[in-house]
Amino acid sequence: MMHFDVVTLFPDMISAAVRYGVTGRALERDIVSVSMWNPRDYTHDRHKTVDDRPYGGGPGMVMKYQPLHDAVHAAKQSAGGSAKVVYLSPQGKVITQSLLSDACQGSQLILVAGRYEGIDERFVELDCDDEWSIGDYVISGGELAALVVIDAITRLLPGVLGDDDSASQDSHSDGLLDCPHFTRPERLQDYEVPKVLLGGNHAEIASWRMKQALGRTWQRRPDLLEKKNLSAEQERLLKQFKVEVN
Ligand SMILES: NC(=O)c1ccc(N[C@@H]2CC[C@@H](O)C2)nc1
Repeated sequence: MMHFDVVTLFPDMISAAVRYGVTGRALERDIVSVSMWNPRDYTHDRHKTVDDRPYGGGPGMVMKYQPLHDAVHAAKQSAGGSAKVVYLSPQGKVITQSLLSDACQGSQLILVAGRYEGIDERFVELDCDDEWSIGDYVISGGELAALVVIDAITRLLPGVLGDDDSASQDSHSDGLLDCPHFTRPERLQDYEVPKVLLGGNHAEIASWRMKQALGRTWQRRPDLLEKKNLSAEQERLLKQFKVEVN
């Protein structure tokens, strides 16, 4: 069982989003659990203050250390697991499929979603084990980033995806982009389903799919291809793809 704890000012945002699809089923089957911890519940002043003005001036507010620290402490107490605390921000390490599949090994992940201009740096330094980013762009809160992490990790856990849509054939799972997918009808306007997919030759279909994955990766994300050591067969297929497109 993988346990996700999300420290967030908007707990309903998290619970509402994880109820659907793959994550919803994983929750129902107790393969994962998700708990939310609201820093506002760990304030002690009348106004339940979670933010304050930044030292040095400038626009916006900064989230205070103490409510965040106490919320994380409560989350750690709850599951008693060896929790890893991750702060979601554009300053973090950009997540990849391999980083996420490594994260599956743990049993408890505490994801900290900030709001406003950010959080007191001392919380990042003192209380967080890691800082992750879902990409080089800014969003108004860490919640959507936390949801991306929860979804991407959950679907990698054993038993979550049925065999028919196993994660292993995914984009990025073998460092390549996905092949194209088709379903009925066979013909849409002048665009027909590739003939090879209509036959039943599974070896030929697998080969075609690998060729497409290699070709699309070469065309769209050559940087990913740089990192891959291709097998002789993959090299042959990519060469064939390049000939066919020229
Ligand atoms: N790219 C990302 O993963 C990302 C994460 C969080 C974020 N915004 C929050 C709001 C305030 C601060 O906590 C950070 N933006 C982008």
